[in-house]
Amino acid sequence: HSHHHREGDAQKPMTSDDYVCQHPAYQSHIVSKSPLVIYLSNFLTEEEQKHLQEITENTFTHSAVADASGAEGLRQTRTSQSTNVPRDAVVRCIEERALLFQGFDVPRAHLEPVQLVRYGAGERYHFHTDWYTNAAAHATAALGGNRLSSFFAYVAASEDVTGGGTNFPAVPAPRDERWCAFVDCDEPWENGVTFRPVVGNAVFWQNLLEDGTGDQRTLHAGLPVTSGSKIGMNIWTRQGPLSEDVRGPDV
Ligand SMILES: O=C(O)CCC(=O)C(=O)O
Ligand SMILES: [Fe+2]
Repeated sequence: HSHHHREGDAQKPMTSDDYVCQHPAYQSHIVSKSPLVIYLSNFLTEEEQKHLQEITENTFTHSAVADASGAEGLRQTRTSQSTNVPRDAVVRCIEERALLFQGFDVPRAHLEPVQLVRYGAGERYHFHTDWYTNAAAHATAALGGNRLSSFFAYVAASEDVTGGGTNFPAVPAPRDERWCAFVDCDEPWENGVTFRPVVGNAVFWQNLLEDGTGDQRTLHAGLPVTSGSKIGMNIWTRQGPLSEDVRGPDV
């Protein structure tokens, strides 16, 4: 008679013992082949969006960025708040999805802990690359090398959100009107492509060239949120494995 219990499944907590990792049927659309930029729609389920917010509630602090000297500090370039997401079965499922998207050859240990970023009105992240320009400080072998790829997923946005797109000035905006569901089609052509914060969707891109050096064309910014708020998620893949003290216990 136990199968009768399953009828109310929609309400059960995401981390209950019988949680099963099920990947949504997300869609992928190539935005650019060089640099490689791929748009993913429905990459995060509604349950995952909600769960990520619940497990990080009250843990956000002002985002740090690395400066040219290698020091971590608070900078006017990044006014958002961020937090590392504790790894549980749901987070691990999302990590697995991010790994599988990249083929079968990227080991789990190459992933950094997943990070959420929250922006209130007026907050932004100025132009930057996710790959470290000061590789000697941040991209040593012990730190897994540099950041090979990035996923930036939109986890939440308030109903009144305006602004807050992710802009890549060196990536030409795709032309077909169907892109306007995801891309800011009012952005002037010379500004490159701006992805609007469409909840559940994600942008994937490759940060490094084949020789392992950083690709300048991956420069991007989190444009100012002009009203409302937005929460995004970073999943960064390193060139090599990270030590357990960086990655945390591999649950
Ligand atoms: O907020 C965004 O749209 C982009 C954020 C970003 O680039 C980052 O956190 O590295
Ligand atoms: Fe970034």
